[in-house]
Amino acid sequence: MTAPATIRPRRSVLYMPGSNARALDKARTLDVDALILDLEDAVAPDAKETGREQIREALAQGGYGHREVVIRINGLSTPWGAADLDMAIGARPDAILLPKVSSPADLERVAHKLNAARVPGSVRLWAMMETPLAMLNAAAIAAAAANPETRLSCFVMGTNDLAKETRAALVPGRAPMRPWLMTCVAAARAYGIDIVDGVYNTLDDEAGFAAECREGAEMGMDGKTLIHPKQVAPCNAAFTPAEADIAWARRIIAEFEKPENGSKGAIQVEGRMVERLHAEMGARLVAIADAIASRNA
Ligand SMILES: CC(C)(COP(=O)(O)OP(=O)(O)OC[C@H]1O[C@@H](n2cnc3c(N)ncnc32)[C@H](O)[C@@H]1OP(=O)(O)O)[C@@H](O)C(=O)NCCC(=O)NCCSC(=O)C[C@H](O)C(=O)O
Ligand SMILES: [Mg+2]
Repeated sequence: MTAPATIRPRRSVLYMPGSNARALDKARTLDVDALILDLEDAVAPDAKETGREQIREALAQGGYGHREVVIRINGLSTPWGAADLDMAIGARPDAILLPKVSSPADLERVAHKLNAARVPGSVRLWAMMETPLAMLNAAAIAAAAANPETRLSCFVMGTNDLAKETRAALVPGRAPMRPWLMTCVAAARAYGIDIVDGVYNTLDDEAGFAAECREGAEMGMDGKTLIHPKQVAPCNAAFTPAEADIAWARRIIAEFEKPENGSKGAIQVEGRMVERLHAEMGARLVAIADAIASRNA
């Protein structure tokens, strides 16, 4: 059973304000899969320039190792967006995260600038999904990934802005938001991009945070965005495949590789019906587990 070509774990994706030099430094030691160095909502207007310079310096200095480094710029219609994008183009992060994307055109504008500046294709675009229009246009936005020129590789749910703009409540279980969350998961999967869940604001509610991590994993999210180092370990745990699931996946794959099952579409394993689609799901799970293990080695 062939595993998907490239898999990058994106279980834990930690935001930090670009204006917080201590956090930018501390990030080099944290067990996260990705970092979002923020210039948007976490940075006050009079700190935008400092934040931009600190992020530029942090990337020049490097030291982030296996961690994927993403810069969240301000929208291009704001007074800071153009300078943020210029800095990000020079800094060459792994990805640039565009806030408040509402249509494919928002992404295309940024992609056009990256392409005109001959930024290597390895610098990807991520899209914040956090406006009412983004929810209505989720499929069209994800479809931008079908054109490699747009570089789109990940959706990031912005549940705080979504709550503000729609007036839907952010409540335990997120019933009001589930249709949008699942619409975005479906859109992301339809066009082969990743998707990470929104943040959990209550820092001292460990049980609530763990429940929301589980919820995101069950919804099919690849990971969750975080706001504090103490959220990293429980988040990694929730999005790391369980040993029993890995063993079961390997078992199914091995059964279908047996010559006697070569022409079968469905077989029985330990009293359960399994089809080749389960072996394909298993191959992805094993690939993710292997990618995490090799990251930790
Ligand atoms: C929420 C915070 C402001 C709390 O900060 P603080 O009071 O300093 O926390 P602690 O004293 O507990 O910090 C302990 C140490 O950890 C470091 N730290 C804290 N937060 C981070 C972080 N995010 N990344 C890296 N390091 C961090 C502190 O520097 C301390 O270090 P040390 O000195 O060694 O002890 C703060 O956590 C924070 O600013 N969090 C991020 C906020 C943020 O980025 N918000 C924007 C994203 S949320 C959003 O907008 C999503 C979306 O757009 C939407 O609409 O939903
Ligand atoms: Mg937001």
